[in-house]
Amino acid sequence: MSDASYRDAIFTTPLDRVASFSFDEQVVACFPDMVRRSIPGYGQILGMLGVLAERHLRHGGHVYDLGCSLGAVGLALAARLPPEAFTLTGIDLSPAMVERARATLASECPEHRIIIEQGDIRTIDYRPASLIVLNFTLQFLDPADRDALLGRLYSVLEPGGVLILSEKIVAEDEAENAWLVERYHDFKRANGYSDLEISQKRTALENVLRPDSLATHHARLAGLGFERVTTWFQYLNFASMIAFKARPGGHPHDA
Ligand SMILES: Nc1ncnc2c1ncn2[C@@H]1O[C@H](C[S@+](CC[C@H]([NH3+])C(=O)[O-])CC(=O)[O-])[C@@H](O)[C@H]1O
Ligand SMILES: O=C(O)C(=O)Cc1ccccc1
Repeated sequence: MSDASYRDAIFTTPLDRVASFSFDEQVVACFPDMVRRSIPGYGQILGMLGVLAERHLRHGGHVYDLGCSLGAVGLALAARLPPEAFTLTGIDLSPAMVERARATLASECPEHRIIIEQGDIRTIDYRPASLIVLNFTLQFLDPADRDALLGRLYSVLEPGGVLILSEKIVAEDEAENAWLVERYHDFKRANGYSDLEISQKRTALENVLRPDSLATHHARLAGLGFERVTTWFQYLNFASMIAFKARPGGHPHDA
């Protein structure tokens, strides 16, 4: 298998019919370039995940990376934390992603205890975890499945554990949302995507990537029992939140 990553050219030519976006071989082959040019703050969020884990992950604790794609979250944690600091399970539905993630992690951080499994994060069995990361994954689930999944994740988090949720978001005010979407398209244009690529990708993501508002995310997480929810990052219509599960009787949120 090749480690090469290609430039994202999936939507460069006009298509008679734009098929729904899926995480297939074609997307896997250009995924690092696609996320870097399409997700504002992607690299900054990954860099900060290591810092947040240093602060909030219990030493030796277990981490889930749900919708791990090519394993970028595991790589980011391994870059800051030694092998004894954590074990990590990455889960992804796409066999092509899983195959490539395994190869990358085996060559980049062989000492770290990271395993990648193919599966559906809505139905797998979970074990207790100290840190759970959903880095731009919840947005791809049927909205009707989101509460149940996050409820299960809350129940498997240890007291004092944290959930980090990064998402594309929609602003509740229509004019604000329109401005954010336009500037997001400017961001993509500045990163080399053409108007045709932007509009065909938008069509491909309809009914596939369904963003919630920050208010919906906060209300959902608070309603499930998280003690505190903070939006620690926002760049245009992309944001990352951290949610804390209380430590009964203890001082909350200590490392
Ligand atoms: N039900 C599901 N179960 C498991 N995986 C799923 C499911 N639905 C979608 N996926 C997977 O979720 C991932 C979303 S990408 C995450 C980026 C990564 N976190 C990163 O930090 O680079 C985000 C993006 O491409 O915008 C894909 O690999 C899907 O196969
Ligand atoms: O929301 C978009 O328009 C994107 O392009 C984000 C994105 C990035 C990578 C895969 C799918 C969606």
